[in-house]
Amino acid sequence: MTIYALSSAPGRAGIAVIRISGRASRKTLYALCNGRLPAPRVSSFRRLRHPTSREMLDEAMVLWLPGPANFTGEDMAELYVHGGRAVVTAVMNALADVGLRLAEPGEFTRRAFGNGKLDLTEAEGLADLINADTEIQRRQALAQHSGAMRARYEKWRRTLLKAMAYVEASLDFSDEADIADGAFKEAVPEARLLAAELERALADGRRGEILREGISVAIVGEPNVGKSSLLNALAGREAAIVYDEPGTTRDVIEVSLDLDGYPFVLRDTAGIREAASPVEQEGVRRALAAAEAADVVLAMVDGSCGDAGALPAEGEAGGTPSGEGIAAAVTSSSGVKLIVVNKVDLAPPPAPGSFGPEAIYISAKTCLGLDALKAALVRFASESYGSGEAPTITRVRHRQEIGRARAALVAFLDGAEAGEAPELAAEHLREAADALGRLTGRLDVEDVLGQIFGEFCVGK
Ligand SMILES: Nc1nc2c(c(=O)[nH]1)N(C=O)[C@@H](CNc1ccc(C(=O)N[C@@H](CCC(=O)O)C(=O)O)cc1)CN2
Ligand SMILES: Nc1nc2c(ncn2[C@@H]2O[C@H](COP(=O)(O)OP(=O)(O)OP(=O)(O)O)[C@@H](O)[C@H]2O)c(=O)[nH]1
Ligand SMILES: [Mg+2]
Repeated sequence: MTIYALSSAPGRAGIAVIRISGRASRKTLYALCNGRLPAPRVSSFRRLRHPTSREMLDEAMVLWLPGPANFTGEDMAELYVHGGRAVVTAVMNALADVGLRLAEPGEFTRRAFGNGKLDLTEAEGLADLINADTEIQRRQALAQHSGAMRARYEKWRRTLLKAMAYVEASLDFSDEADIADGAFKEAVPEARLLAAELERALADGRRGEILREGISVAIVGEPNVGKSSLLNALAGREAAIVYDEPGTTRDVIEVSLDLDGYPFVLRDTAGIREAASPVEQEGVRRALAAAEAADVVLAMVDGSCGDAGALPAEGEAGGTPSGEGIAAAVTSSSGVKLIVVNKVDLAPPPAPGSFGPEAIYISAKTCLGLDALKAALVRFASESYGSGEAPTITRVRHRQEIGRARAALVAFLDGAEAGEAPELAAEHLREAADALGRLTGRLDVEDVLGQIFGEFCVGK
């Protein structure tokens, strides 16, 4: 069935792009253009008319993109119309009137996948490209969309197929023990190398997934130290309520930040203390959970009261109940910890080093030291997560399949050591190859398709 959709963002715009894909594209465009089908792949000006009522719909630029050398591989057309809501509605209604169907989310890309234009990792890269908010996310998504992972996973799969061929050969020559043994032995080092490579790929510190989702930064500390003020200063807007009374923030407040192309999700949290009210207690619970899940914990202290006791040194018992709470929040997180000393605009300035050598001194009020804090976050991001260009695992789905492939390889290697029958050995290798096949979509993956393509917006 021929489908259509608004491929540009919904709402009023200068120009809107309506895309058509399927067998009826040619006939539909021909009718809309009053019998003047444009030359292939050349942008042309046309008056669009309703195919049956002949009413004029708009003046437009149109593209005729015959398959298979286009995005979906089917015949396609694109209409660049004036981006008014009524214009878009009128043109889309005309398409429905001649029997075309509105596309489902991701349906164009799904058809492209079905026609072998891209594999699943490239389709996922395309979804990520559309969702990329920062430069690093763009680079990572584009690398994946351009086949960086496909190449890596297909190389692994070819290695596996080679190992499988050796095992098959040993089965074929089972009545000639020497040949059978020799062939089987060839498969073992291949499998061992590949297992090590998968292991390395899995031990990536989740950098691809973290860059895709945004680096999670939690601001924690005692009440009133200036956590919400810092969030607002970094966000450049009054996202959180700031008030000179401890216990102001209760909910976790999230702000997305782009620092030098790195995506951060900053979370302001309730001040940690033995809260009296149940609402504040829940806030403290959420603060602790945010800290635990964070990649970076900014442990904030008030530098103006000359009291470092709120952040007891590691291993040392906290001086106050809230100090213990903060120590627990900081140590429960597997993320990196940075001590942020706030309110340095208030006299007297703390003695240098009194909060540890790594502490960052800021004033959320005057913005003093914020550049140093941002620089520290960016340095941490680039050292820990790279620049998004090396092929990495970007989704749990990939991690699961690579994990399955590795487990099957380990089972093969263990079996080989224990003298397992070659028939069983072949089965382990097949399992590993199947996992990699699901990764790229070579294999029956009907169940994952809906999930992957459903993530897209309509029109993609
Ligand atoms: N107007 C417009 N802009 C667009 C797209 C589109 O569909 N329409 N894209 C879509 O999302 C992206 C570009 N992606 C494209 C991918 C493949 C082909 C294509 O024609 N492929 C052919 C020939 C390739 C070649 O010449 O090397 C092929 O695969 O056979 C075109 C666009 C971004 N910009
Ligand atoms: N002088 C000065 N005052 C600050 C600074 N940062 C925050 N404040 C003030 O400290 C008070 C508390 O600030 P908040 O940002 O609400 O503190 P918080 O840590 O979010 O407090 P809770 O939400 O209660 O945990 C407000 O009156 C702020 O104006 C600073 O750098 N210098
Ligand atoms: Mg607050």
